[in-house]
Amino acid sequence: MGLSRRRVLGATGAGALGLAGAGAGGWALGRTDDAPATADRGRFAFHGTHQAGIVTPAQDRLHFASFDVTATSREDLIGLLRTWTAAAAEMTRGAQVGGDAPEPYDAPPSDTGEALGLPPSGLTLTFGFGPTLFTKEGEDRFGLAERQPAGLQTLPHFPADALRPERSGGDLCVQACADDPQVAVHAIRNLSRLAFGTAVLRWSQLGFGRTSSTTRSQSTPRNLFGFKDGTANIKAEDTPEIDRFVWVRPEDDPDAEWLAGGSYLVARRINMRIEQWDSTSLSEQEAVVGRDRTAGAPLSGGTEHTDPDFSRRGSAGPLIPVDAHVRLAHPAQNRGVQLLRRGYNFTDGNDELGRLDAGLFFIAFVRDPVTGYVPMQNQLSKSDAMMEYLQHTGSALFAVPPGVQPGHYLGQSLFT
Ligand SMILES: C=CC1=C(C)c2cc3[nH]c(cc4nc(cc5[nH]c(cc1n2)c(C)c5CCC(=O)O)C(CCC(=O)O)=C4C)c(C)c3C=C
Ligand SMILES: [Fe+2]
Repeated sequence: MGLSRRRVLGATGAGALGLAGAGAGGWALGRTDDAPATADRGRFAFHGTHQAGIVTPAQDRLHFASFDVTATSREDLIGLLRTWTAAAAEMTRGAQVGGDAPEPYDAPPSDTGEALGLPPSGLTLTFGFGPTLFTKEGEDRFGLAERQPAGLQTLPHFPADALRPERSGGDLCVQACADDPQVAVHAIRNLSRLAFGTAVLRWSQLGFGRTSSTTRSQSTPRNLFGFKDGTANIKAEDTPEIDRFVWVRPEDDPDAEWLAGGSYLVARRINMRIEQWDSTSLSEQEAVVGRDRTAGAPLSGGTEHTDPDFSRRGSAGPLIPVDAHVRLAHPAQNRGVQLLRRGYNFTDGNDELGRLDAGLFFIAFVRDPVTGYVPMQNQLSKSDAMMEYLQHTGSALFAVPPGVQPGHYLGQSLFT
């Protein structure tokens, strides 16, 4: 008899339903009936109107993966998406890949096993399609060129970009978030294994601490500069803003109605010059950010959630400097635009001089990257005081299809 992950935990079989089916809005964090009410036993619905991992509460750990499709036929690509759909539904409910049926002893197991005995840990798997899935070097690879969304292009070069091709781009992406790193890594490993012969891992990124809150019930975390990050993020409760700035609408692009209910995922690997930052005075650090380090309050006064007042001046000029990060990223400086940030801290060892290879893996979900991300990034890359301490080393853009309905496969609307 095979062992499901929940059975190993002592589940009561069919009664262990959790809240996986809850929420027409596509998500619910619930405990399984067999598990104590601790956050790490949370479980998110895989099926829904929107994919999980966007407005669901940001988990603590990330394994992000970008894939190149090596297959040349549309059928093989659809086959992979079907296989990934089934595996993702299993893993997000805490089951093994391939289910519980007994397996032959003389063949490799369907599931790699390292998550056996672990709860779902709030795992969400969010899938996206890169521009090169549609056209690559002028070639319509899978008969999808006509349905490529206008906004889905390789992001332009921004001032000071130091992008590494081996950390950029990709045909497909999977954002795996969980409260246990082993669960997130297990998911990417198994999806990668299932893609064997159809798609190959191009690059991947681990993240160890969220740098944003996506619901009001979450506390504001800190980034590696030591500042609260995510204070002014759009939150799941801000339904009008989510509808206006995150979800693609059917009328947005006549060639890409299939993307309605989905979004765009911007990924930027941003190295932070930690040692340089650590030798900078606190007053300079706060001037760069535009907020106070301890409470996260704007330098114009108040508490963390007080709106910044950019017009307030002190004896030396504006209290929030003209080149402060929060001033240049604020909607007031960006034609009212907002984005949903969902990034993670990362550390990938160090260089030969002992400097940390660390930073922030920036992820944002936007309704339209052309108006909702590119102008803001241009402005920050050109004028943000924080740029002295940053280097962008990876970049990618993906169209994130809407949520999957039971019996359907990921991105099905693109192929039908
Ligand atoms: C293009 C968008 C953005 C990039 C890239 C970016 C990188 C980046 N940000 C921080 C630290 C902080 N950012 C904060 C606020 C903030 N940042 C962006 C956008 C980008 N940041 C926005 C839209 C906002 C909100 C602005 C507002 O409406 O007030 C803050 C303040 C706290 C908060 O509101 O989250 C910090 C701190 C780092 C370290 C970084 C790259 C490494
Ligand atoms: Fe920021």
